[in-house]
Amino acid sequence: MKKSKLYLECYSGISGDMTVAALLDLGADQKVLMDGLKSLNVDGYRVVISRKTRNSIEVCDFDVILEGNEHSHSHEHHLDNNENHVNNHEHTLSHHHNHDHIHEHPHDHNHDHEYNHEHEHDHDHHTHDHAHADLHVDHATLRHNHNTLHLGHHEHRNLHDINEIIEHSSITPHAKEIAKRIFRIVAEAEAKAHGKPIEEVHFHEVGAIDSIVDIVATAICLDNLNITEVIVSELYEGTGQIRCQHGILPIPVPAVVNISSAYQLPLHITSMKGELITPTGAAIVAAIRTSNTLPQSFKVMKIGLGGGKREYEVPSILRAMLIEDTSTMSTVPTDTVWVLEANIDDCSGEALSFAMELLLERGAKDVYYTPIYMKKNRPAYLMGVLCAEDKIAAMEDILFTHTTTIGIRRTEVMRSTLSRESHTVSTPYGQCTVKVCSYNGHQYLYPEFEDIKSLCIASDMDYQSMYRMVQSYAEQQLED
Ligand SMILES: O=C([S-])c1cc(C(=O)S)c[n+]([C@@H]2O[C@H](COP(=O)(O)O)[C@@H](O)[C@H]2O)c1
Ligand code: NI
Repeated sequence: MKKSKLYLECYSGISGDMTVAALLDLGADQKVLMDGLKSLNVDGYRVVISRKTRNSIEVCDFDVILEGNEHSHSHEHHLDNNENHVNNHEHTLSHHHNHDHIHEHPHDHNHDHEYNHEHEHDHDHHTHDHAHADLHVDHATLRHNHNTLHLGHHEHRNLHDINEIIEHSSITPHAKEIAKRIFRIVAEAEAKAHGKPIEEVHFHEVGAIDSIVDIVATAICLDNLNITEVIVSELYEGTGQIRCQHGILPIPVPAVVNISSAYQLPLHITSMKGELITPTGAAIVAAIRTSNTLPQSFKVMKIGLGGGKREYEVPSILRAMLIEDTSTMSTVPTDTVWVLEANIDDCSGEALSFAMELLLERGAKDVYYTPIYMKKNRPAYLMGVLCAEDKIAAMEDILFTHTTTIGIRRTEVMRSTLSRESHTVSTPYGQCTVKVCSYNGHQYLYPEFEDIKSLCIASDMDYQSMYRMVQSYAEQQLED
């Protein structure tokens, strides 16, 4: 199956259900999804996939409806009067859909809907608990908050239990791996927020069902669409506060900030009041993102729109696109690499040389010094380090520890790389490693400097002659 490149445009934030809906809209197989979810052997819920509108735009909607609670998890986001009002509109719209959950709703379908619900709970809607991935902190509060669920018991699942559920399902190994990665990221963020070891993060019954379904469904759909690269835009977030399990939390909520910090997700805070990024949404991005940067030009092959449950001034839509890179360099494979730079005017050549050695030893792709002329007429060096994203922290540690720099610029840049292979070529003077690169059907042969140097020393031949001689042996021996 063809590999797909996904672009997630998070200008209305991101949540678990928005992601699943967008991926379904892109064409993920609903039967594969439903069979996969069934194989988890988790009951107490049902899933409704429907078409809805957000600001008159038609979107796919993915709803997890908990048994005994014909409210979908959309209700779990109604945290202030504005949102209640807007979401009642959603109910009105949903009357158009026979299969929509609302038809099975036990309450009246009027604008007091939320309030009926609250009366049953016997507490003010502002104190209604809406957290999904609930860390079980206060049992009494939880029982009170979830007493409409009629689940009869309060099971608490930690990360290990959830991994077991995922492991014993029939979803593909790749989908299992994605789902477990997402769950781990949520659990780590919650553990950090609450100052607990990760094993002590308990997902409450309700939270576990919702989170398991959203997270596993995301993993199944990504795997089903054979998505191998994921580009994610900046994550737009609102401002203000939100009430959940823990009481009132600032937006972005602590779990989202923890994930953004641990995975360096680019946040863009807007003046919109409300929560646009949920911890599950942030964890999905952290787990699957392979780049922040779109190709210079691309074709949009397919579009998927996933609707969120909240409605603000901006439509709550996650737009997903399957794209094909059409940049001029697109015949050559591209990837991204990070450039770390510092202008240094007060460090000895010895220290700079030592830093370069350490950087290369610990994984820099390249290190270079460029003579520059800085402010106050100071001759100095621009120090540049090329490295992969996962090496940034180690590289910066060396720069701060072993040079005098007090600031490092970092940029992610695109790179075109020719395919390359190393071969050993035999010559009358000994063996030599030759790098073979291909471009546009031509092969280019580059003997390795260190080998040429050793052969020159051993044979007393000059460098240029030895280089050309090895190239000519390589041409004969490596003809394809
Ligand atoms: O239940 C817990 S522990 C919880 C923690 C946090 C923290 O940031 S800590 C936030 N929330 C809120 O719960 C809902 C649901 O999020 P999902 O990712 O499960 O969809 C959301 O509003 C969070 O801000 C809950
Ligand atoms: Ni929490």
